[in-house]
Amino acid sequence: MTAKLIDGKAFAAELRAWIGTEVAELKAESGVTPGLAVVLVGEDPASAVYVKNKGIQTREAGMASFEHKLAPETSEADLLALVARLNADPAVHGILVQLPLPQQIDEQKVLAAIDPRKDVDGFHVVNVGLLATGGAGLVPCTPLGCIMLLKDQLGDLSGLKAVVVGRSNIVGKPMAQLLLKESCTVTIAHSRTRDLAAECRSADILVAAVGRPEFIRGDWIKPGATVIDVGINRVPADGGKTRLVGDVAFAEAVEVAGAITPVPGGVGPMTIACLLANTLTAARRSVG
Ligand SMILES: NC(=O)C1=CN([C@@H]2O[C@H](COP(=O)(O)OP(=O)(O)OC[C@H]3O[C@@H](n4cnc5c(N)ncnc54)[C@H](OP(=O)(O)O)[C@@H]3O)[C@@H](O)[C@H]2O)C=CC1
Ligand SMILES: Nc1nc(=O)c2c([nH]1)NC[C@@H]1CN(c3ccc(C(=O)N[C@@H](CCC(=O)O)C(=O)O)cc3)C=[N+]21
Repeated sequence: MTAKLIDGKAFAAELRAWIGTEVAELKAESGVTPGLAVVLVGEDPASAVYVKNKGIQTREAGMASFEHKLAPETSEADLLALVARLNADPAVHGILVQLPLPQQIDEQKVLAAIDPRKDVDGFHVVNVGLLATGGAGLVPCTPLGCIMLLKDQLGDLSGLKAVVVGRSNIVGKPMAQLLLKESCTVTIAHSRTRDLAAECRSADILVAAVGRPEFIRGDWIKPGATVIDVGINRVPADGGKTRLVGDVAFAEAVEVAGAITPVPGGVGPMTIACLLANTLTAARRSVG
């Protein structure tokens, strides 16, 4: 059997086009242009590419993009001062501080300083709490994009057995919350899980957010399962180049799964599209 490929790139392009029409409508009705501020501290080349892509797609959707690139040695106080200015700026509806931050800066302190109404990453404790208790906060972009792909693929998710490998605050935990909200039976696996392969084999929906290239093997996958590969890993390729691979051994998995997201072209583009969706939501709420 060969799995169906879940085309996140195409889905994300459609979603961005829809966001573009909604942005135009909001502008016409209220005169408000949604604005997204992205803050990058340091010079990680992968992050720089990601920030650049976000800027391009933000403008393509008709929104304003504000990019703040700070030196790697920026102090926590200076970053907090910038966040305070962005909180107070009425042209800014969404704020994203690219993670990870350099070690002199306390990540939790910075996330806590962002106005929860502008927290388009959904990482502020207020939004984490709203997600956990069923409120209408801002939902983390990567898990939100994964749920959209799953619902598009499977329709109603209720009663399905979902296994999330990874328990980070930015992917694994909010992913599990969203699957629970869809009435899946959810298991969160991590580095201390006993017999991870057996846990994975029980999953109708398998979400991999581990950060280890091709870690999840084909024979860990239940035949016909839907596999969502969140991993973005740069590995050496022929000719001294590099290439991106996911957390799932794709060539093996594609023979077993019912449907699977590729890397690149799967979850990654959905993350950016959902960031724009959250910025639109934040701008609409600011209008009332
Ligand atoms: N496509 C996208 O838009 C995005 C992609 N990513 C990618 O997703 C991946 C995960 O990111 P993130 O959640 O931030 O990563 P983290 O490093 O924060 O978390 C990784 C998780 O994987 C678990 N893990 C590590 N090794 C093992 C193992 N041997 N067996 C079982 N579990 C293990 C860890 O367990 P423990 O807690 O026990 O240590 C941890 O919970 C990365 O490749 C990242 O680049 C991230 C964000 C967005
Ligand atoms: N505050 C914060 N929020 C984040 O959402 C956040 C972050 N920090 N830090 C880093 C991770 C990583 N991440 C990605 C988003 C899109 C792609 C993406 O578009 N990937 C393309 C490929 C891009 C390429 O070719 O390099 C794809 O998978 O097709 C990848 C990775 C968001 N993150």
